[in-house]
Amino acid sequence: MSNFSQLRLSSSLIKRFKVRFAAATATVERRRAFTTTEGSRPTIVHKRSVDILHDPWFNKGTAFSMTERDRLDLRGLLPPNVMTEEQQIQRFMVDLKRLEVNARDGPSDTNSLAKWRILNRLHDRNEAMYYKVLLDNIEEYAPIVYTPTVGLVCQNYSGLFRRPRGMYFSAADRGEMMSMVYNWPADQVDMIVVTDGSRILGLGDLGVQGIGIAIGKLDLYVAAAGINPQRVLPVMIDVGTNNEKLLKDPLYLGLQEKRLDGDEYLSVIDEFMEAVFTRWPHVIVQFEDFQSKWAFKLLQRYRDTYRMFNDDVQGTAGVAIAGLLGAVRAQGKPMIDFPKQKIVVAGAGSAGIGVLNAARKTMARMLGNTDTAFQSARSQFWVVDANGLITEERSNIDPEASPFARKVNEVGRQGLSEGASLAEVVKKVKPDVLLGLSAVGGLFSKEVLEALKDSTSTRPAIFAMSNPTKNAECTPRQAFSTVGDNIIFASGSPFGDVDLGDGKVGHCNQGNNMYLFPGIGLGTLLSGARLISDGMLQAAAECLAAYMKEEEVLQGIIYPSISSIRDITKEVAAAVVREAIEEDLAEGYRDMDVRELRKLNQEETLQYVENNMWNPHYPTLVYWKE
Ligand SMILES: NC(=O)c1ccc[n+]([C@@H]2O[C@H](COP(=O)([O-])OP(=O)(O)OC[C@H]3O[C@@H](n4cnc5c(N)ncnc54)[C@H](O)[C@@H]3O)[C@@H](O)[C@H]2O)c1
Ligand SMILES: O=C(O)C[C@H](O)C(=O)O
Ligand SMILES: [Mg+2]
Repeated sequence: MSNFSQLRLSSSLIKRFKVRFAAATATVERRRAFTTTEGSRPTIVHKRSVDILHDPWFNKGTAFSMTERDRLDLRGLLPPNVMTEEQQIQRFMVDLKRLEVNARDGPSDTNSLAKWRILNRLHDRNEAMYYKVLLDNIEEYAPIVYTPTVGLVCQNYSGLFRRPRGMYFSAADRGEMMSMVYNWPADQVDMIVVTDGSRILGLGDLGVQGIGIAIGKLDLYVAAAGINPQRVLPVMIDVGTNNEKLLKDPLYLGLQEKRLDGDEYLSVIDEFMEAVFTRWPHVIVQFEDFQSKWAFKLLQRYRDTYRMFNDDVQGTAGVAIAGLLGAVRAQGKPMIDFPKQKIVVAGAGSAGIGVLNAARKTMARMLGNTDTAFQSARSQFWVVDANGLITEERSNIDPEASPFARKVNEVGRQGLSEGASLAEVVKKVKPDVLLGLSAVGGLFSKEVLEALKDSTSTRPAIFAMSNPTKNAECTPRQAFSTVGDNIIFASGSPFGDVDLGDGKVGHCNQGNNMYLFPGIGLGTLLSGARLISDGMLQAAAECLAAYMKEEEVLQGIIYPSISSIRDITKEVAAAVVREAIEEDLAEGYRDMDVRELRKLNQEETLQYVENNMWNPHYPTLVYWKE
């Protein structure tokens, strides 16, 4: 053997030795990463923040102690409850076993959760591919990443939690939020969806597990509005929970204390808003699934200062208005007939009241926008909540609902009184529209639907808008089979169309705020509007209403198919941009300053919106060391 080959041999031996040595060290480090407890010899890491969480050797997930979270810039990147190794494994095992049980028993949701897991794993390892799959199959997978499966995901989030996504601000972080926001790796954030988990869909208080809804909504922002996924941020504000089951659950990931209330609560939300708008002054914040008690107050508190809106109050209202106008057209009447519609609303929470206010304003505008018109529009609504028909006799009436309380003598003439049941109200009023935002599954019972057969409308409309599926006030099958083939039907969660026989189809529309919030956010972003005005929201709703063609509406199709959600969102965003310019709220976006924006005609605005929508594809990568 020549000296030269000896040299080669020895260098390859050294290399092999080095590899083995590195592997052995890594094994030791990995073991340490799992077993080191505070106080024993630490492992030196050369990573921080999300890079640690994404490294399977060093990641401890929810078991990072508070001091480690601070040392490693992890604060805010994990749910607040620190878990022991045993709890972590227990949580994982409970989840694993549940899947086995589900698979054996075969309940209807088995496949949807399994699909969610598979998609979620793809989301964690390849964003572009994930969104391509979602966009190319939106009809099939929107119900998995969004409503209704997202509700099930939130309910089971303790078990499903794997890699953290988004930020968590907790009551324990007061005074720290301004610095914590810098733990988020992206320098630019366009959209935040924030929840406090207090009213997740119709499922009530799910505490920290509500993060799932923020993630699901942002998935639609990427898929429908083409917001760049690197610039979205789901946020959970954990101020505790009043859910007794979660308070006692040893595997719960959130703060196990009662919800903060009053000024203490407000101070947490204030601090969060200040922190995110300090780091990202141009961000847009969508409030999602806050209990009604706070939804309105927070909206009033922030809407004149920050670029924010409440999806449940304002997004839902716009979608409902578009559907209500569609229902008028479906009767073969012009939209201007809307102020004549008699509308019974079941549910006077954030969503119900949002819809009532918007519908009343729309009627008033159609009647000449005078004070008298606004006052008279009020008499088109009958509102029923958990305590029955709301009249002026109601004690402790919620201030948001009080403008819709009926006068006692007025309803007396109809044979109704304070607290009358929904069935009685429908029997006596014979409404054109029955709209549910009550979160009570099956509320539109056989008796209620039978009563609607006497509606004075030629084509009564039923909006069973509560989510998820089991909370729908009725199914389309129940509605068509009881009230008749000629009705208009919409539900918040997706249902299939109903076969009415003889080749006829009972169309099931999906009346969900997903048709508006992505366009509201995108339009606000691209106009650079300082605020989100009522006019911008109205423009979005009108655009959605106008999207449907006459022949579709006459067939009972009042909302578009989700497969065209990108196109709808583009139109809605363009309408929002134009309105923001009109109202002098636009400040421009990137190279497009206000003067340039003003020059765009309708077609060019649409083109501008389209050009700014992110599409999932792989860019070519090059390495550059700064
Ligand atoms: N389709 C959509 O786009 C959409 C949008 C927002 C909210 N929602 C759904 O609307 C529902 C309500 O949301 P929210 O934020 O208004 O909730 P909320 O808890 O604030 O309000 C629920 C309302 O329903 C009333 N209610 C309860 N039981 C009733 C009964 N038996 N009869 C009549 N009314 C009853 C309550 O008194 C309350 O006024 C949820 O299921 C949510 O998922 C749907
Ligand atoms: O999330 C949805 O599907 C709609 C709405 O925001 C809701 O709270 O139900
Ligand atoms: Mg919501």
